[in-house]
Amino acid sequence: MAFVARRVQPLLRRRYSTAPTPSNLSLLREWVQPTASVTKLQDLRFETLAITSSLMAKSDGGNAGVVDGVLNVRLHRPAKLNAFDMTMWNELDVLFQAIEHTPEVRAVVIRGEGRGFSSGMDLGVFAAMQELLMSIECEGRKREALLGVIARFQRIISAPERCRVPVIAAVHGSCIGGAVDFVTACDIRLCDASAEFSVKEVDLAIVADVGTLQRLPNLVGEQRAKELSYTGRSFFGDEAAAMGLVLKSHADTSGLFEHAAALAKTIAAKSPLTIRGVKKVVQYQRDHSTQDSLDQVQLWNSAMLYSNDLAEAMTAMATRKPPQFKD
Ligand SMILES: CC/C=C\C=C\CC(=O)SCCNC(=O)CCNC(=O)[C@H](O)C(C)(C)COP(=O)(O)OP(=O)(O)OC[C@H]1O[C@@H](n2cnc3c(N)ncnc32)[C@H](O)[C@@H]1OP(=O)(O)O
Repeated sequence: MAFVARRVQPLLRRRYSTAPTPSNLSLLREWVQPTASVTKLQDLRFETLAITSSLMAKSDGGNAGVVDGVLNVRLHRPAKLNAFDMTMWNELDVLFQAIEHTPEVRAVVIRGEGRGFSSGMDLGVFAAMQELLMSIECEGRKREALLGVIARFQRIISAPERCRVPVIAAVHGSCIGGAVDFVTACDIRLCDASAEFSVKEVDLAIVADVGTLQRLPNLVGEQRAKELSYTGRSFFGDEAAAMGLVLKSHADTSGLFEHAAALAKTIAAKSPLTIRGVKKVVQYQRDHSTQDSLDQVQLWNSAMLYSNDLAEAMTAMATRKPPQFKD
């Protein structure tokens, strides 16, 4: 880096006037250290999501109020069993974008408010979608519009998987259709015995199209995923744990939420750079050969191994004090 700055940049500058303009610098800085132009998590107000964290309490704009780095999100439409209406889709989209720009967040726990996690797609959205499509006269454009809508739903459902920090789903009560798509995109799923899962799309004569059919086979095996997706049958927490859909099924809801909170807190205390690396490498190995994944981790560690976090971790071990990692 220093070599390029010292030797190459003056040459380039002479030939192409490549001096860093204030505008290029400040816009690029926004990408690396976002400030004003990005809406921060703390400033967002949601209708269908409730967010709690030590982050939200802070008033000084700094890190002083951040105690444990855990963001707690509740899907919050309890009167409709947290069905995903368009407001919730949009808010989930905004939420995950904001998390990317809030370095204090190191782990996310997501759960449902009220009787369950979520009853999936708000059935009213299908009706709205149909009405909207009917208003488009050209068949080609109508289908192109639907394709765009499905792609956007997919992108939002995949947000936990893309998220730079681990996302833990804590499932109680109903977890139906689109909610199964969503939790399968999370890093870790926990539930309680009341959790009732169903790959419900088949009963609406829909091929599930936002992630379940892509992720469930990896979690529970192809045969089991097909059985669940062909029948749409309900299955409960203990069976979900036995098949590997969830890490653990708790006897009661309070045990579930305590486990999720403790797990998130443990993760949030680790080196954030290392956790990001682990997430990327594990996801990469799922979609690539062992050798490709070994090659990828060579690159990751040759770039990231000698970080300040390594020194902090070694010092903590030597001094027997808990490490304090920067975001
Ligand atoms: C491109 C596509 C992207 C995503 C696609 C996703 C596909 C899916 O998600 S398919 C699955 C869709 N969901 C369902 O089919 C579930 C429908 N709901 C039910 O079957 C039941 O509500 C229940 C989950 C079994 C719970 O039953 P119960 O305990 O008896 O509660 P209810 O009285 O039925 O519900 C309370 C209240 O919530 C409303 N509601 C529940 N689910 C939905 C929903 N999915 N959409 C809209 N509204 C829902 C229900 O109507 C009740 O409302 P009231 O105003 O009290 O009548």
